[in-house]
Amino acid sequence: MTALKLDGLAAAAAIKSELRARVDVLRERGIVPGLGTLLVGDDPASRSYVAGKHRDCAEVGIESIRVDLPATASREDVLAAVRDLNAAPEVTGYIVQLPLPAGIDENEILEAIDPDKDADGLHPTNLGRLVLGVAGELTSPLPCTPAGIVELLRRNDVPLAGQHVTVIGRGLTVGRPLGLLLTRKGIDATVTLTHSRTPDIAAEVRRADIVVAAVGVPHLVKPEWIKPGAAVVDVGVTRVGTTESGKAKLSGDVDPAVADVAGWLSPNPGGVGPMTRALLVSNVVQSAERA
Ligand SMILES: Nc1nc(=O)c2c([nH]1)NC[C@@H]1CN(c3ccc(C(=O)N[C@@H](CCC(=O)O)C(=O)O)cc3)C=[N+]21
Repeated sequence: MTALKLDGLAAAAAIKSELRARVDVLRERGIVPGLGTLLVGDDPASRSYVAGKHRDCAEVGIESIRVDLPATASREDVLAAVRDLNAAPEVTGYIVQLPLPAGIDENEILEAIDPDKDADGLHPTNLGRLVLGVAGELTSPLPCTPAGIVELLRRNDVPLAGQHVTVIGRGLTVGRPLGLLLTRKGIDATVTLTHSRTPDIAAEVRRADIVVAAVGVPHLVKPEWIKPGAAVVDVGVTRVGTTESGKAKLSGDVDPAVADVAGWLSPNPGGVGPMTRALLVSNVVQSAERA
């Protein structure tokens, strides 16, 4: 078998063109959405992700406002930048790029974000709304990577209701909120959330109709682990060296040989990354529509 490709670039392009039409409507009413990014330090991967987010904004016709602080910034400096973004009228939504430099408490910073401007859906109020909103329409922003994964599966007609999903990784940005999202009424998947202390991850993956790997362990997920025909979503990225031309060599969490067994597989890059960015823009447009 050769897995069908869960093409994140194509799905993200479709979402962005839908968003562009909604932004045009807002602009006619004099509303211009603006995405702010706060980046602390000069990690090259973080820089490149933030640059991608600003490109997406330009494509969709929304403004973007970039705030960069040096790696030496203190907790007070970061909190002051967050307060400025909360107050800036041209910033209708923003993100604080994670991870923050060692020694800065990420949870404290996330809590300082105005929940109405939280484009990542990671403020405790919005995570709490995700927990509370088991049924019915959610109007709060959803965490971008989990929402992007669900959208990628939906747009490729991968069934979710009644399906067994095994998620590898319990992190704040992917695994933990993804479990909450997939078990909501209307999506109706059954979720096994595994992590570094799970005794036999392979066994949990073997019974899954859908596997989501978000741990950052290169090629962790092996073809022998996969139920034939299952959908496999590769989220993690790890820098595994540099090419001769000095570019970063990246590896996903999924062994490429999984393509011989799986029914669907998301490429990495070109899978979840572009979807994360598209859903971020979607959160910004949605919050401008609400305001
Ligand atoms: N507050 C916060 N929100 C985030 O959403 C957030 C974060 N912090 N910290 C880091 C992770 C990682 N992340 C990625 C987004 C896009 C790509 C992406 O677009 N990747 C491209 C390739 C990379 C490129 O073109 O530079 C792809 O997969 O095809 C990757 C990773 C968002 N994150």
